[in-house]
Amino acid sequence: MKAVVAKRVERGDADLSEIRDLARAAGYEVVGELTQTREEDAAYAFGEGKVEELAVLTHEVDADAVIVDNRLGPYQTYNIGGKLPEGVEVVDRFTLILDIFGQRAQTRKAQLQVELAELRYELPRAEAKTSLAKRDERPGFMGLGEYDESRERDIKNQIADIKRELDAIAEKAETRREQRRESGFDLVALAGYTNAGKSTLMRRLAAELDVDENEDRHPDLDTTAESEDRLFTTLGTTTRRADTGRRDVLLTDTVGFVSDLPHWLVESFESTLDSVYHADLVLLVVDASEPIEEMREKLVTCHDTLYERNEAPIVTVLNKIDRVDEAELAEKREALSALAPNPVAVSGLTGERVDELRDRIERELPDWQFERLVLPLADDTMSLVSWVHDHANVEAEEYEGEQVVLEFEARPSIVERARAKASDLAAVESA
Ligand SMILES: Nc1nc2c(ncn2[C@@H]2O[C@H](COP(=O)(O)OP(=O)(O)OP(=O)(O)O)[C@@H](O)[C@H]2O)c(=O)[nH]1
Ligand SMILES: [Mg+2]
Repeated sequence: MKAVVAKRVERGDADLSEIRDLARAAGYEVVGELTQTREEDAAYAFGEGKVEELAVLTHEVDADAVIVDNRLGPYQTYNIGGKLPEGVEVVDRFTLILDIFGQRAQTRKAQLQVELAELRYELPRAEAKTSLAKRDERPGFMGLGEYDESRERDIKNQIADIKRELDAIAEKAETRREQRRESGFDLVALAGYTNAGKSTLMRRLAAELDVDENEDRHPDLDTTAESEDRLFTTLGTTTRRADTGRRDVLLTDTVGFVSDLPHWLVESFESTLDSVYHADLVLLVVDASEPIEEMREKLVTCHDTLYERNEAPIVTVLNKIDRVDEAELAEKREALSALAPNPVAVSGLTGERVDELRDRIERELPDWQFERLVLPLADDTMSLVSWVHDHANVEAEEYEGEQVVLEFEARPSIVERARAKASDLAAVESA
């Protein structure tokens, strides 16, 4: 599939680099490009003359599609399509991203999310089609087939069904998070712009061990976190164990953020991002090898996506420092200090300074509570001792006559449960 990419900006020069990458990620070969700096035209988005130019170019390079890096209304899409050679498709930024997501979606959850996003995209277009058809001006609008009012109703019903199924999946995930926390794990999520290096860093931080005990029960856990120099390599979530020293951490890799995504598309992927919003700590990964302005824009997108829903503290990770020298890194740190206060700089690829990141993760995780329990030696004492070993960090275990003294640190809920279990022991003992 060959494509021409086009973009309109209100001022300055249009930068096509990201839309080119997105087009490639969707499987297109980019064979031509065109930009325009002007106000939005209501009918064509671009100026009408520019669209005619686009038609000539499309014909010359024999493209199958025109990919527009702007938000296009249904009528603008239709009007542009009307000027292009027969059969050339008009794809806007959102349709393109949906297309990539659709190609990558492997799990039930990912497929549902893509479907939901597609339906939400289609709904206003079905409405537009209806009103066009009612005016009887343009039958067969956008080649979507015959006008049919029931389509709108169908879409709304399907949206409701999918939401219900996704809610059920999200609820299961929430239960799973709670179980993991109860097992003494801290939940750390990797978030960041697409291609920032999240999956690479995940593999660097993770212990060999996959969290595959859940694989059958939770098919949304992929077994590998692939890395590739391609946008949206990761779509679902992957969770792995990581050892930072004292704490047992479960790391979750997530779908990358991208700018100019409509609200509803992000929402469709909300339950994927739940692992970020409900983590104990978020590592916000930024590609530090990019120019400052690009880093800034991507950081803003990330914060916008996280804003409101995120509950966890955020540590910014400046990644790919193997490609940046010290002076440049210092300059970037300084320039971005408002958006990325006190960042950690690492290379996920080479492993450089990843130890510092591990230390930082430990420091930023919610504090554990210290507890000293004196347990009578009863039948169930040893199973309690091993439970504490599984859920906490045991600092001392001493046997004094008929008693065991346990000193440990754990998250407050674990300490509470250990106390309850200990008092059950004592009650049995004195009975
Ligand atoms: N030089 C260098 N390259 C890196 C580093 N970390 C990741 N990369 C490269 O950056 C590209 C993207 O890495 P990924 O780990 O797939 O990035 P991601 O954030 O998971 O990307 P998506 O899942 O597509 O959103 C790959 O080509 C990696 O090899 C790094 O520390 N240094
Ligand atoms: Mg990835």
